[in-house]
Amino acid sequence: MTTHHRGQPDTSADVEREVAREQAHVDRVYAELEKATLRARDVEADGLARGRTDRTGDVRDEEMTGLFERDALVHAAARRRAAIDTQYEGLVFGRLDLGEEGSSAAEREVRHIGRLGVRDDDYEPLVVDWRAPAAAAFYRATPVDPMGVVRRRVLRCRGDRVVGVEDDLMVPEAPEDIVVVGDGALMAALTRSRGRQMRDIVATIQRHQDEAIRAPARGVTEITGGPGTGKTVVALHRAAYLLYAERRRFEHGGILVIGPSAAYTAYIERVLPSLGEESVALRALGDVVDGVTALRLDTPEVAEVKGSLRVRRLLARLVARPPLGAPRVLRAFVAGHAVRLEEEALRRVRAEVLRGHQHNLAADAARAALAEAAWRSVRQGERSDFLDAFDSSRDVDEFLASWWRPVDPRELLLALADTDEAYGLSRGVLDQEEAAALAWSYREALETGQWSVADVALADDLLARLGPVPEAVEEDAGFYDIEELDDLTAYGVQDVRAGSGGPGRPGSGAVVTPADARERLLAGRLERASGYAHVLVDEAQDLSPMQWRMVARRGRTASWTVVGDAAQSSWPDTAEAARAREEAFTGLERRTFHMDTNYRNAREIFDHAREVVLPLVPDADIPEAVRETGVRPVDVAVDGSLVAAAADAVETVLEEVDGSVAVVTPRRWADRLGALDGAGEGRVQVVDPLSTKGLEWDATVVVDPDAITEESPGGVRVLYVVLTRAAHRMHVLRPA
Ligand SMILES: Nc1ncnc2c1ncn2[C@@H]1O[C@H](COP(=O)(O)OP(=O)(O)OP(=O)(O)O)[C@@H](O)[C@H]1O
Repeated sequence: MTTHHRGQPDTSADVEREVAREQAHVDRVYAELEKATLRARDVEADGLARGRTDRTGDVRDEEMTGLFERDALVHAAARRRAAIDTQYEGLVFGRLDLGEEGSSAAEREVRHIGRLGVRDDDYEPLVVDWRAPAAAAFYRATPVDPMGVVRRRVLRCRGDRVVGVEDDLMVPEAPEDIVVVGDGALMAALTRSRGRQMRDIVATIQRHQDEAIRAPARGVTEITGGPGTGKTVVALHRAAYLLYAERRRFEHGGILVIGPSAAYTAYIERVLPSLGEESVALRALGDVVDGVTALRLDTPEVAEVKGSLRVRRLLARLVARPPLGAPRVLRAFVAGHAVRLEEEALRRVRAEVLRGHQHNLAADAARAALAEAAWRSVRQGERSDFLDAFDSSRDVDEFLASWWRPVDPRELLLALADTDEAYGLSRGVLDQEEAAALAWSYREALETGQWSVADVALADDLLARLGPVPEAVEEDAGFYDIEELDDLTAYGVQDVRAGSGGPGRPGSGAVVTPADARERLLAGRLERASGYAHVLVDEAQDLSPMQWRMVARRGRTASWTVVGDAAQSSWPDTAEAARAREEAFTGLERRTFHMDTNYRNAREIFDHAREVVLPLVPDADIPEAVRETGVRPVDVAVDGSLVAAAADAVETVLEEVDGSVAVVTPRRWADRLGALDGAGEGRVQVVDPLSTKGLEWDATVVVDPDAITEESPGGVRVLYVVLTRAAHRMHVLRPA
């Protein structure tokens, strides 16, 4: 929204009068909604009865339809209004004065814009939904192309009270009767302090952002741009827009929003409700598959193995093996014959069945194939007699119950905790060091009872290969009996009981017994992917190839919004990730929107971040920061205690900003800085570098940037993310 003020200079009396005028209109809107809520209740009560009267001719059909439409509209509005908490910036936030240049007040049309549409008794709009075509000029008009707008006004509200107005004039001269007040809504919005959660930007969406928001629903819409350019917030408004434009399709089919971490989903979770939309599923990458929730991060080396497509060969081998504890030989007495199938014969039967079936759906096929193999080994008497007897043999039932028992993907992953097993299965796929690290990571899972984020995509891949896990497995999954314990021990995981650890040992604070841990890892039922009508992927540059495949399973028939910035990548953005991504989008039309204005960081802060990243990532997508504070970030080498210096810096910024503060620290300082978490009456958070993705604070204190680069999978790109999180103040502390 280009600010353009050229009216009479405003006085406080002007402002007061204009605020009072807008208040009068806002009061009318709330009164109408109040009526609407009551009427909606009535409609619900006697809706059915009234539906019948139109058949008896009491009311004309079209009148009736009109009434129903209106009631439905009003009902929806009342419901949505209930969803909009008063802490959001008010239901009505904008106004357009439309008319020809030089038109009189009587000739001009006034149109109010809000979070939802409301009409009065005569069906006249009191507020137009921001997503309706009639509201587009609010976001698109500029002095160069005013689209019939004389003045655009943003109303600042607190609950149902109007507390200020900000105007932009779209014509060179204000007509006599038009007052222009305020300093521009955008700057006001950008300057104020940030809370713990992202806010909607519905009152100040910029023209180029609006174009991305209202882009067609079909195909793939990519939103690219550097840090703080509003990619996330734009994508979320786009989700709300799609629900408005094609509610039936998207509410029914569902919209899935995927972000990098649980911290991210917590950060953005209020944006859509503030726009009256509750029906969107927000998932972190560790939470995409129902039945596994992961917060833990693997070491970069392990994450690389688990994220790359080569791991699929290993998964295929896992699926092809007999389930743990399955008998190696079939011995049965069938129709008077002693049947014996050796390991190799059984292996061939298994391979043959798996060629055409998913394991968990193939119990019958396995029985049939086994019967054939058994018959071939005997070939005496009547074939059909033999097959009948085979089918009702207890020996065979018993054998199959174990040899082809339903398998839970999570069990298969845990089998990799055994180093020899991991070596064997990864031969020709991983080197020994990688296989050992992989095995170690599953011992860590068995120790902590927590999956890693990268495991979720592997479990999903296995689920797609194995087929749905039957209910019975779920019931059993909670138990961990002596036999299984022994089994696990035999698998070389004795050290789990001894509690031996490895590097890092995240989450090692909690003491978890092996039985508890395993129970936790297998709790709940793993659910197969259900498809969505639209999938929105944020921080898309970070998805590994295996994660792309997982996400693609949820978007087979979906349209997509994909948001990202390669320079902020923490996944080595290899050609492989790009290929996996392209596969998800095969055959879909594409459009790209590039965002180049940074709305988050004060220019001084962003300049600092740019100087760090450009020498190392020369092709970084560098936006233009629009706001200046006149205060350069502090970047100092600390001679004494880094911890004391961090505490001082926190104290300073708590004075300087009203809102949120983050202390971003590499692992090596995390324990010592933990005490700062919750300081400033809860305004201060201590966070690790990767968890800052997609988030922002009023001020940040960045501790030991070189260590952040060193420990992060994406190196300096992760530091770049960290250095672009502060809106107003930043301190960078380096050990001397
Ligand atoms: N039109 C706007 N009006 C007001 N605030 C805006 C506008 N556009 C963006 N912002 C604000 O700018 C900040 C950055 O937005 P957002 O987090 O969506 O950026 P991003 O491009 O996703 O950033 P990153 O890639 O660094 O995570 C947010 O506080 C957002 O509310």
